[in-house]
Amino acid sequence: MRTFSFKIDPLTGEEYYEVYARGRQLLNDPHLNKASAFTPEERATLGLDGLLRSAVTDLDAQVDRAYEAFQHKPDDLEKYIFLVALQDRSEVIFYKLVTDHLKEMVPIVYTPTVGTACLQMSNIQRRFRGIYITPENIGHIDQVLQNITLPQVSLIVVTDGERILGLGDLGSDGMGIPVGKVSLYVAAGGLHPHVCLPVCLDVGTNNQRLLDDPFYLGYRQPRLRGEAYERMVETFVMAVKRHFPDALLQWEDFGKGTAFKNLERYRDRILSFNDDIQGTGSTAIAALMTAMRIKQHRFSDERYMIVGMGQAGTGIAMNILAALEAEGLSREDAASRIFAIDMQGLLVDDDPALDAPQRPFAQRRAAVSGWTLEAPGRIGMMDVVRNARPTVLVGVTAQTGLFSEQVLREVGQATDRPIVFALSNPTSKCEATPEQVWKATDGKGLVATGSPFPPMEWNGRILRSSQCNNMYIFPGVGLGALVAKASKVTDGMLLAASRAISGMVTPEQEAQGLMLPPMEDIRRASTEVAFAVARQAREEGLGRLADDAELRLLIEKAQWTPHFVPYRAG
Ligand SMILES: NC(=O)C1=CN([C@@H]2O[C@H](COP(=O)(O)OP(=O)(O)OC[C@H]3O[C@@H](n4cnc5c(N)ncnc54)[C@H](OP(=O)(O)O)[C@@H]3O)[C@@H](O)[C@H]2O)C=CC1
Ligand SMILES: CC(=O)C(=O)O
Ligand SMILES: [Mg+2]
Repeated sequence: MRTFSFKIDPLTGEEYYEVYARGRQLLNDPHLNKASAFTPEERATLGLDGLLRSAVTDLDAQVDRAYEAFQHKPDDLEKYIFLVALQDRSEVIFYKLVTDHLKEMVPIVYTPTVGTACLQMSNIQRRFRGIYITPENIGHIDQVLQNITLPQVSLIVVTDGERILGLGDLGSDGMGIPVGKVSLYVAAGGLHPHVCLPVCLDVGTNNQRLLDDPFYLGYRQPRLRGEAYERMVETFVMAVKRHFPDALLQWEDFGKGTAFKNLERYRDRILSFNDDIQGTGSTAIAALMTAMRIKQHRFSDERYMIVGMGQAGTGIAMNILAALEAEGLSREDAASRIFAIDMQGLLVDDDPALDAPQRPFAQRRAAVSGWTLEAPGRIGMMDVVRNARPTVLVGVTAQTGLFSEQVLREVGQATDRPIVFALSNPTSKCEATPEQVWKATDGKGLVATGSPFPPMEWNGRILRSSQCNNMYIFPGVGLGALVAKASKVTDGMLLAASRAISGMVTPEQEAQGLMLPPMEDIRRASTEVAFAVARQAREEGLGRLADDAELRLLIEKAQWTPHFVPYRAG
């Protein structure tokens, strides 16, 4: 049953909610609860008399009080628990607090702290957000979707929990990730919290720790696989299409075995994209575009080593390949400059174990057969570094400290400004810290990491790294695609997003070695991405035919800033 409707007073033009809930029901609903900010009139008409303490405060005072309490929490996990509890009490206060203190709050509601939280979700969770779909309730998916209390669903972030950050299979404890991504859709992208839905496809887990944990709250079975899994995903996607035909679906933190298949199967059937493949690829190429400006190089002046050819690695490799081709290189010539390494070592074209998405990035055997190797057989990182002399090093393996000092030093000797992206999350999984890169490269490295790191002093200079995280792309892509009423998310739209992000980096920031806008600008960055995406959708004939000024206006109107709307009893 609807608890409120959005209205506009025909006489004054004032926006208000006509509220049907009363008393405790109102206070228990995070979409509606204003807590001490309920006005005396609202208290009298909405059955709140006596249920609140006497003082009437405004939103700013509530945020100040919440911030004070936040600062007193002893560690980041306690801060996370505090923020989630606040979100469960009042979304407006939560989002105002997060947007007022973005730089401080994002590392708590998102990586790295959300990773710590997901590792213990069944122990720390007090209330549940979004929906959980299991093999047991997928049979009545229509009923499940009808249980959603949001007034409208426009944006869905879905995971099956198989690859949560670099922490592996966390089953439905991984729901912290869609919840965190939704928080960024609202705080950075400006979507209204009433239209964003986190979803967990809880198909079980192969994580024995969770299966053995008496407190684990998920579906306690080994992961559904094969046809049964695919049928469940198909049923879910078709139900989304029936219930929310205009919504955008973001695939998040699936395992690589299912992520590529789901993306290919559904990218033309439903408005959707995969954040780990496409969002990460777009963010990394944006950072590389800036790096090329800093170095005054073309993409074809560099040689690339990508370690970890799963979702993120393949997404990044695809975009580097496209950038090289755009400079006029043939596909073969472009691919020969990318040295892609996975568990088996350098990908080489005669390897029968290559996955289909990895195949375009395999080196020709003839091209590497003359190399001097440390040991015969597997061609490892050090072999590639010594023989191919890469100038750009990308890590997306979730292997802590994988980039040894020796590897970093050799890459540092191959070029004036080595580019090192250690993108694995959370912080504990990073392939190399900025400090390690700078120490090994005599402070020359242009460095990006997946989770944030502080600056460092080096020979009297302050060195800064960029946080290269798909959070720079996905909120704006979602907003832009929705505002444009796009029918799909294309590579062209993602490239437009990358150009917009890179274009925001100022010459002063470039001089400091920064390749992406600072976190404080993420709201503006998301707006620019949304505009670029909507415009590109129009150019490709997939979105609404509005001119640039209209698109800007539509995006501005779609962006919500946290505030309380007056309530009238309905
Ligand atoms: N900064 C950002 O915006 C993003 C960061 N990431 C991070 O990147 C990491 C990987 O994510 P994702 O690509 O989606 O995961 P995937 O599981 O899809 O891919 C990881 C790949 O790395 C391989 N790998 C593991 N260890 C090694 C090693 N020692 N040498 C070479 N290859 C290795 C894995 O092989 P195998 O499967 O055989 O183990 C796998 O193919 C995670 O930590 C994730 O948090 C992901 C998306 C966005
Ligand atoms: C950032 C992100 O999407 C990941 O690490 O999976
Ligand atoms: Mg992810």
